[in-house]
Amino acid sequence: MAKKNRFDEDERLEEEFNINHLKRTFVYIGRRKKSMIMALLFSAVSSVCSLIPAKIIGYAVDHTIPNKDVRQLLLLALAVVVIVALSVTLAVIRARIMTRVGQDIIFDIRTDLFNKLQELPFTFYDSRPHGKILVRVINYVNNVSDMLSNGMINFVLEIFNIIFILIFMFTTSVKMTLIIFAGVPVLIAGLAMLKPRQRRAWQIVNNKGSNMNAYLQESINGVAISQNFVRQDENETIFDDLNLNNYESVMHAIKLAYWTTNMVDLISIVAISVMYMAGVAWIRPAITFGVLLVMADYAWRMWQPIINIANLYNQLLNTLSYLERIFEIIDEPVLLTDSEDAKELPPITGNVDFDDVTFCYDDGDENVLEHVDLHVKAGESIALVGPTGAGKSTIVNLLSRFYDVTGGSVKIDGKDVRDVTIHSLRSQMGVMQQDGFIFTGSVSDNVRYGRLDATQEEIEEACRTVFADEFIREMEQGYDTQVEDKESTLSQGQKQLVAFARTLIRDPKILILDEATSSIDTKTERLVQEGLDRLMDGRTTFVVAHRLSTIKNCDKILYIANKGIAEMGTHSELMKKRGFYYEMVTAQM
Ligand SMILES: Nc1ncnc2c1ncn2[C@@H]1O[C@H](COP(=O)(O)OP(=O)(O)OP(=O)(O)O)[C@@H](O)[C@H]1O
Repeated sequence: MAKKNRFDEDERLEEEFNINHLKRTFVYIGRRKKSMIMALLFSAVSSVCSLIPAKIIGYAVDHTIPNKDVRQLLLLALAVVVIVALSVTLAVIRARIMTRVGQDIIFDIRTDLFNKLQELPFTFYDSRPHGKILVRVINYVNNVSDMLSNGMINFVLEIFNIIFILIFMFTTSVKMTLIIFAGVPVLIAGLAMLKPRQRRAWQIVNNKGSNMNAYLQESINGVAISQNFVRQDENETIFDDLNLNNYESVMHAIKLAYWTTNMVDLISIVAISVMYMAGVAWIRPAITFGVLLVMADYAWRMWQPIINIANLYNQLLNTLSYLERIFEIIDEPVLLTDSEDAKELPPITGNVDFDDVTFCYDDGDENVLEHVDLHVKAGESIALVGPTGAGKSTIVNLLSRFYDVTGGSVKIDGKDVRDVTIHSLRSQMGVMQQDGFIFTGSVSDNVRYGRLDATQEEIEEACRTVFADEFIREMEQGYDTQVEDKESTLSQGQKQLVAFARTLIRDPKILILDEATSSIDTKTERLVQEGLDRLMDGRTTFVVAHRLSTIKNCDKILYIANKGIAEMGTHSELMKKRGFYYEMVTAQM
């Protein structure tokens, strides 16, 4: 079997800091270029506006107030109000634009992820808990959106802010600006030291959160079994452990994040204190009280963007660890694609040939099937029986080309399945899984899933054919009754009948059925059997069969064992032979 990841197992972490993940996000950001540029412009004007009042106040302290010029003071006060109002308005507009951009980015990434998930092979889903996939599509995408929208803008903006503030500072006092700036190299060195530890800490947070989510999902799916086996206490203990691991990893990452903020705070306070001391020492004639006031304001303002950049940097490290997981799915190879010269498979009659087929799963070291030869005529029904793990599902999966054979070939109407497009191949087949999955929607919607342009009459006709019509009509809202897979409006047998109708409406020439093993009441069992007979009528059918009634009625029975077809024949032929099949049937009886 494929190497599985479990809920209590951390996923592999990327060793290197991979800046390419960030570069790739520019595809998403690039689609919103106009909005981003507009937001950036508004932000830039808004922050320049926010710097001007300090200059005006400094001027008023040094000139207007000593001159007792009340008119000028009022005008300056009015100018401050107008500038602040402008700055706030622009900031609000920018926030609105960026909320939209953030949501657009989430939308795009989620669409790409979902489309990819639709194409990925079964092996991808087999190899990890589904909760770990969900957490990427839901939580991780949410978490990266803010950094990719607001974060990016703020990053550029804070750099502009620092430049603007520096210009204002240098034009006010060069000496004091240099004092303030002396702390910056110390800060950069500190950040460089903390970076690897922070990155690893956020990666671990994601892993622990993902493990917890995977277990949560498994517990919800298996809640009936847990309660039946009275496993609540054990489950709580497992969840407590996962929850605690998650809690501790978050606390560790936050502690490291605080180190960054505390370091910036400390350096800024020291630098500003030194500036005050120097300012007081130099006051008059070198520095006026107004200049000291203005410089103090700018010094606080200069450190604020630096603190913001430090926080953004924390967020960026966190975002990169999410992106790593998101792009891992987007880059996951789709194992089976159309060959370059694949042709459309013309409408088939349903002849199937397995010629000397050998097969081994990618990661397996042993062949599951060896030299299998099987020739089925259109309209024949084939029952696949045999011990668990013998390769029955593998045979039908090769037919729908969910995997490619390692040796030999699988042909439909004489055409190798590898030479035709996957769409034209699978759209002429009907595959029914064990439990007859029910999608959320009405009963009609569930049948229409088989062919989207089916009319209501066709839907009802299909249901009549497979004996589903009667119980559907007995429901309060008949065909409009809302159903979903997990709820109990439909019994197991009824779900199967609806699934039969869904398959019938598609009218496939080849039918693949994985028969349910779960027991159903005798009346429904009879209905299911009759429905199945109708469904199979005139189609080539492969059924991984468990019910003797289904097996007996098939034209050929294949007993799969020892990497191939150990026995083949009709029920009576195989019973006479007294081999594997005979033993299986007598054991069942
Ligand atoms: N995706 C996979 N990757 C690796 N090995 C697999 C995979 N799927 C099945 N196998 C292995 O291939 C062998 C055949 O499996 P298969 O599911 O075809 O058996 P089966 O006869 O249908 O069993 P069952 O009756 O239990 O459904 C088993 O040993 C199984 O462990």
